[in-house]
Amino acid sequence: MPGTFLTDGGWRMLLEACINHDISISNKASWSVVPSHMKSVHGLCRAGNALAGQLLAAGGTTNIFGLICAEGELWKEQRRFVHHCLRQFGGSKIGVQRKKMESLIMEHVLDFVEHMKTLGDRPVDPLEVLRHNLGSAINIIVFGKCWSRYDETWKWLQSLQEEGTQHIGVAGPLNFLPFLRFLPKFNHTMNFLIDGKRKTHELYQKIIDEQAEWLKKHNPDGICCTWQNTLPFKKGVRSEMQDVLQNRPPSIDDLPHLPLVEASIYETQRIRSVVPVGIPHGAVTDVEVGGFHIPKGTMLVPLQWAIHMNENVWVKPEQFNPWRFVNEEGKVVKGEHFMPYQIGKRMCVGDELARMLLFLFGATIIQNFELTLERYDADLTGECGITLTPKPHRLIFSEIPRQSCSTTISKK
Ligand code: HEM
Repeated sequence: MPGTFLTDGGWRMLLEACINHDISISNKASWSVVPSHMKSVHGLCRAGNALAGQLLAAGGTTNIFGLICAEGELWKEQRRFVHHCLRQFGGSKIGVQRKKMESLIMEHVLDFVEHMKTLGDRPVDPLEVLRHNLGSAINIIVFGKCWSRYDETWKWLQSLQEEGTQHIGVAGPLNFLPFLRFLPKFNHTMNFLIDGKRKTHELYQKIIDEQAEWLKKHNPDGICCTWQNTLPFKKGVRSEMQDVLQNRPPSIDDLPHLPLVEASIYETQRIRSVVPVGIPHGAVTDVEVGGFHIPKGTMLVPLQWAIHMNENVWVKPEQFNPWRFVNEEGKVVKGEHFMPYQIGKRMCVGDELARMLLFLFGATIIQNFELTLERYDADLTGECGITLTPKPHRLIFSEIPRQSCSTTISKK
């Protein structure tokens, strides 16, 4: 039911903005904050909109729109709009709505925990379940509704996201070698992306229409919430949580008191960058960087993986070691070489929301479950598309009795 989660005016504002300011799903920022299942479209058109151009050339109908793809005034306007919406929803560092965002996220965290408990010690691929719960949180922010985990439409959106992020990786070379689009492999990819965009946009338009209709009837107050697969795993995290939380669920206000939890999240984001090749940028003027001349119009690919795994910066970068983010006084220090959300004025606008999600999902899972890899030789390298996705693997989520505080991840 569309209005169930509308509690603070935020969602209504977003929808009204879409309706009143001619912001359609195909061309505006509100829809590019979304979700993973749309990133397939967004990531595509950045960096001088090169690939968008390819898509058009290939007969696609993509617009150079969407916050992540926009440039100049269009980008400024969209960024302001999205920033404002996220603040309204509580996805910012400060503000009274932050608590509302927290409760909304916790609703999905607890649903995840309950679901996992029903599975007992059966090994499961956590991504499948997480995708539902994290995605639902985002869907509520963006659509004002979410689907049941068994809903066919939702399953379809998730599969598009999964395949789409892989395809974007495949489509990468098209940015540099446009003629590749004539090869069957790339042609198939392009068709998949263009078709996926068309179908999802039809669905989004239907949702907008439904919500607009619902709003007209009920005139309610608005909502909010997001995702990813990054979770902290390390001995000691649970004991820290036990000391601070004493078995109550975590709240975002606890984060400053849980340095090892925070450091574990950072370390997870470092060792497996969610966006390993970064989101491309383009030089708007001629520029010198590190002695290199970069002509105007050059596409710049900020290789996050290289930055986060640089041996000159990180001691034994292949080793998972959250302590590298904790200084001698026990305080968390990020340092300038850690940039999961990139930096500068185009840095991720959802960074704060992402932090809340990572902490609330991660901490609650670690607090409730002992995680065991089904196979000790599971491949943890990940699958690289526009984002890095874990390869299929299964974990056993064993419920831990309260009061207990043993180690977290172990190998059979
Ligand atoms: C762990 C989770 C996330 C990671 C690692 C991440 C990472 C990134 C990165 C690396 C960029 C590119 C920045 C640049 O081009 O310099 C980006 C942009 C963006 N992200 Fe995220 N993101 C995450 C979650 C989110 C969430 C939850 C939202 C939605 C609220 C979001 C919305 C956006 C948008 C709209 C942009 C484009 C900003 C612009 O071009 O002005 N991201 N993100």
